Amino acid sequence: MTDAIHIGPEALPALAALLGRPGTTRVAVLADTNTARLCYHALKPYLPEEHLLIEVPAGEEHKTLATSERVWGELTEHRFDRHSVLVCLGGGVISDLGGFCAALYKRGMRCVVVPTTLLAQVDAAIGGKTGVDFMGYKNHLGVFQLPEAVCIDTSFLSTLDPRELRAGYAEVVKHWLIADADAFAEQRHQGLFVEDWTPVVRESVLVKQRIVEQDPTEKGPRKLLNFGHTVGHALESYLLSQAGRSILHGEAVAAGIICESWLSVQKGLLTERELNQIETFLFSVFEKVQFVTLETQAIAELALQDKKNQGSTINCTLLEGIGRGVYDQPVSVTEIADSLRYYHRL
Ligand SMILES: NC(=O)c1ccc[n+]([C@@H]2O[C@H](COP(=O)([O-])OP(=O)(O)OC[C@H]3O[C@@H](n4cnc5c(N)ncnc54)[C@H](O)[C@@H]3O)[C@@H](O)[C@H]2O)c1
Ligand SMILES: O=C(O)C(=O)C[C@@H](O)[C@H](O)[C@H](O)COP(=O)(O)O
Ligand SMILES: [Zn+2]
Repeated sequence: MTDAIHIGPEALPALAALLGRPGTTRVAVLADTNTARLCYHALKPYLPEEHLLIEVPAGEEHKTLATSERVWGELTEHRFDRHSVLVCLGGGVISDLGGFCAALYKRGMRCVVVPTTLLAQVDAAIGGKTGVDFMGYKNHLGVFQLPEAVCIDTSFLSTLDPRELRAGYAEVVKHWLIADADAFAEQRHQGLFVEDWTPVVRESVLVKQRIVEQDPTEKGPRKLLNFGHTVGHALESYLLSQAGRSILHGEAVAAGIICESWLSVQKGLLTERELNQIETFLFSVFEKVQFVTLETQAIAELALQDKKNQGSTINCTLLEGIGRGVYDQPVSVTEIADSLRYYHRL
């Protein structure tokens, strides 16, 4: 299991203590161009004076094997050994990519995550799913490998673009919908007008941790955390493959949540009233993801590569009420396409 998840002002001092432990040979910081510019200076006082900064281009299109090779190349050239630590400073792209690189480098070097987006603080840094995109499919290559520690300081969020903050909020909402009906009822009204993100992050991390502890490698209940992603990943993969179209992971998940809530109603698991509540709330925060109905079949077919599938059965996570997710619910490509058509008409 993860050595520790530190949340709040004590998180970076905890990182310094970990890096200062005897036995640590060298330290590298993996950042993207934005976090190198905007976050690295706040991390520097907690790092040993001698460390290597590895900077990679920002964005989902760089969460690839090619970028991983660059990271492995730098570690190798600077003679990093297994006792050295890779500190991943960034959003989910950096924690996924960095965790993957650390897990494979010399069959495993040490890794610590310092997440700097809301999405990474509540979700991507937690639970040890690491990986890269491949042949247009999301996280197609990867390993489960928990980092040694996760150090979460919400003051990093002060420089985050509002669109990115909103995208991260989709995973917070996902946690409410699968496991915390009270939070959905009580907290959704404040939307993104949150003065202090620390308690929100703390609660969201707790939801994810409880599920991951039961099922670290997604044989069963961890599939709950994939709610919104069967359709969400298909939409994200499709739009990322189209020149000039842009979508963030969280935006795709928000759309996926609506589609999969609609599927839950079709299967008799969720009421129309609950679907309405979810939709009204999500559209008060997120803009509609744009695609044309002619594209629905091609998008839906991408779900045939979803990692929860068994053979040709697409296993979706649905809701059997707000706050109660249910996994391994078979859905067809046609049903997914219908859910996208429903979303498109809204
Ligand atoms: N492993 C998991 O469990 C898990 C969970 C959810 C999402 N993910 C993955 O996470 C990725 C999305 O993560 P994300 O939304 O954090 O995207 P991201 O890592 O691309 O970060 C979003 C943008 O914000 C910039 N940025 C990061 N921190 C900043 C800061 N403090 N100030 C200013 N700019 C900053 C980044 O450079 C980037 O341009 C996707 O690849 C998704 O598949 C993984
Ligand atoms: O941690 C999990 O488990 C999740 O499913 C969290 C998701 O929010 C995240 O996007 C994850 O990377 C999706 O994994 P995948 O197995 O569908 O690629
Ligand atoms: Zn996600």
